[in-house]
Amino acid sequence: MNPACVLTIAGTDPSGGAGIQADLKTFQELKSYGMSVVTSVVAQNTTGVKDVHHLPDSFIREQLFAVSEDMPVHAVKTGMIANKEMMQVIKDWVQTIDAPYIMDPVMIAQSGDPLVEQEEQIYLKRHLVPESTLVTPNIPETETLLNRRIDHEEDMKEAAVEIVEQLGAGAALVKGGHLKGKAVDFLYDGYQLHSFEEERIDSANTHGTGCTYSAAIAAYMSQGYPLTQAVEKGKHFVTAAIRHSFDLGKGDGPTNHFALRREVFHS
Ligand SMILES: Nc1ncnc2c1ncn2[C@@H]1O[C@H](COP(=O)(O)OP(=O)(O)OP(=O)(O)O)[C@@H](O)[C@H]1O
Ligand SMILES: Cc1ncc(CO)c(N)n1
Repeated sequence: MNPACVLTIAGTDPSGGAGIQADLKTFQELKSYGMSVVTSVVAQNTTGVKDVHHLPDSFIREQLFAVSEDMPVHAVKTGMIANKEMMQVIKDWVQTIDAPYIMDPVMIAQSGDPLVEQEEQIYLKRHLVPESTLVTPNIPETETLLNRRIDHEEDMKEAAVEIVEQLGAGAALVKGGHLKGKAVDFLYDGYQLHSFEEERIDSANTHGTGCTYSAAIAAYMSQGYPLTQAVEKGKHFVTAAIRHSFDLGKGDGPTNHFALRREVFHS
């Protein structure tokens, strides 16, 4: 039997913890067939972003059609999309695809370095958010999308509803990784609010958590899980990946994509 097929459209992380690399590891671990279209090649590691090369938007279009003219796409996720031209190409292509679209509105790397400029973020909000089945902003991304501060859980809940009702997303998952206390995320699916809560793990190794989470949701949706269940299972996966994260690199280390396997690894 053929596997479910899931595509990531994102930037790279040669150190393997975030971006396309995190997405593909997640897809593989969750047993979906992973495919990838590169938007930008990023020289980065756990300590920060050193340099970036953006691919021409015409070449992103070529990659997208190379995938979709040949392969099934059962779910798609986007991560770093650095400029308007790329956003337009991706928007046009997404409209040709009949599959859930999970948009991680990546703006700043975990290290604090910007990956997408302010002006482009406005374009993302106007043009890509309305195409999404689900958008997955963290707190700073939510603040940028809605142009106001998010300080506590009530703000997160209101924001999730507004992202759907005012910005036109299919659903919104506002992630509380940047707040204090429990690690709580709120999902508004257009009908009701759901909360997903886990203990906060005392770890600085959170490089790529957002990528891993949205990739897990996309993988589960490619397999036909309904949205709420895909988020619940994705949250379980990312929490395990943080709990068993690796102390690799000189900055915030990467999460552990093997975490659900309960195996011992040798170095
Ligand atoms: N220390 C932690 N302990 C437990 N869960 C956490 C912790 N930090 C983040 N999370 C959870 O991890 C998921 C990713 O959330 P977060 O807000 O960190 O995403 P992000 O900022 O987009 O990630 P990235 O670092 O890739 O930019 C959410 O479910 C969040 O609640
Ligand atoms: C390419 C890329 N996408 C997303 C993130 C956010 O973690 C990152 N650091 N790099």
